[in-house]
Amino acid sequence: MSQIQSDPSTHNNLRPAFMTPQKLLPVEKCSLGCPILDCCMGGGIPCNSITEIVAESGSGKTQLCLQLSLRAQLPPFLGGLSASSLYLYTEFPFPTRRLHQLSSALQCQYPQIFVSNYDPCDSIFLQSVNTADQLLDIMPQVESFLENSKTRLPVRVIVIDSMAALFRAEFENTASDLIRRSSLFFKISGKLKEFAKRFNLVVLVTNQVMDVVDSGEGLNEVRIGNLSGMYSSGRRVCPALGLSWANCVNSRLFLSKDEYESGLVGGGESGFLSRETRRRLHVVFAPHLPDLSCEFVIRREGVVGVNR
Ligand SMILES: Nc1ncnc2c1ncn2[C@@H]1O[C@H](COP(=O)(O)OP(=O)(O)OP(=O)(O)O)[C@@H](O)[C@H]1O
Repeated sequence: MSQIQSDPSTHNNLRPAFMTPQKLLPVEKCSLGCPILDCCMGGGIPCNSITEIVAESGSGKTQLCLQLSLRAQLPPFLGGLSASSLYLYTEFPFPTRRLHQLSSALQCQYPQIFVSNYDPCDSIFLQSVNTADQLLDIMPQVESFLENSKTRLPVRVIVIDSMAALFRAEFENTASDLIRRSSLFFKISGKLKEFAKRFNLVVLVTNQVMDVVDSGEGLNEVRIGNLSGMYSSGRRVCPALGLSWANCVNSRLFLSKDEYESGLVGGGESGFLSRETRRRLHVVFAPHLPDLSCEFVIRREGVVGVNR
């Protein structure tokens, strides 16, 4: 058992005796390439833990995952990890065209890094996954890939897009299925955490949302994190993978989107209202982050934060 040495005059003496200076080193982070987004996330997506992006469909989860996988290849002085990525996708087809668009934009931004015959897409290793059991079954392969792969850059990013899709159809709402589901959550996240720690990886997973239905007795669901409620497209939502899964991730980010009437296009009686989508990234919980949020837009070149 660890002992707390209590000397009220110094905070350093309040740490457990087993803690070594190495454990206090700052956690490496992978930048998303935008100062506003990075600032909201304390410098980027952290290594050595599992980060989850939760949002409804069309919010930008996949776009952020692709962006991170590409930018991880940049050297640390440009915010990357000099690393390649393993991208496990569960929704089909894989968005190849969008990956190429983002890759071209990155090559244009850093021609000195991506010299003419080098395609950043070659450092993203794709694997399709159809079921949660299959995801667990391929963990030994993933481990040996992390250990032994002769890739140009070491693999230091694992993306699972989307974790929720693996659990959507296969499980009923029965007690036995709920137990099997939770057991898979803990086995999968246990392996991912082990890899994240051993290989100092960024692990990024996506989760969907579902609508919160008010039973008429008020909304008394368990509240996780620092959001009093999650709203997207004017609806109250909650993460599709429930409380057991929430305990499996270290950090949770929520992307919301809402449509606004942004003005009248045309004029007079023939004018019509134009609509604009406003998107926000919120930190729901993270051991290293305060309650922050920022607005963002999705462009051909990627996701970027905006100050309004
Ligand atoms: N090249 C682009 N330029 C502008 N916007 C884009 C571009 N590519 C995608 N988008 C926007 O991103 C949204 C889709 O984002 P994305 O697929 O990342 O969302 P998602 O949250 O992963 O959705 P799903 O859960 O359905 O996979 C689209 O609705 C579109 O508005």
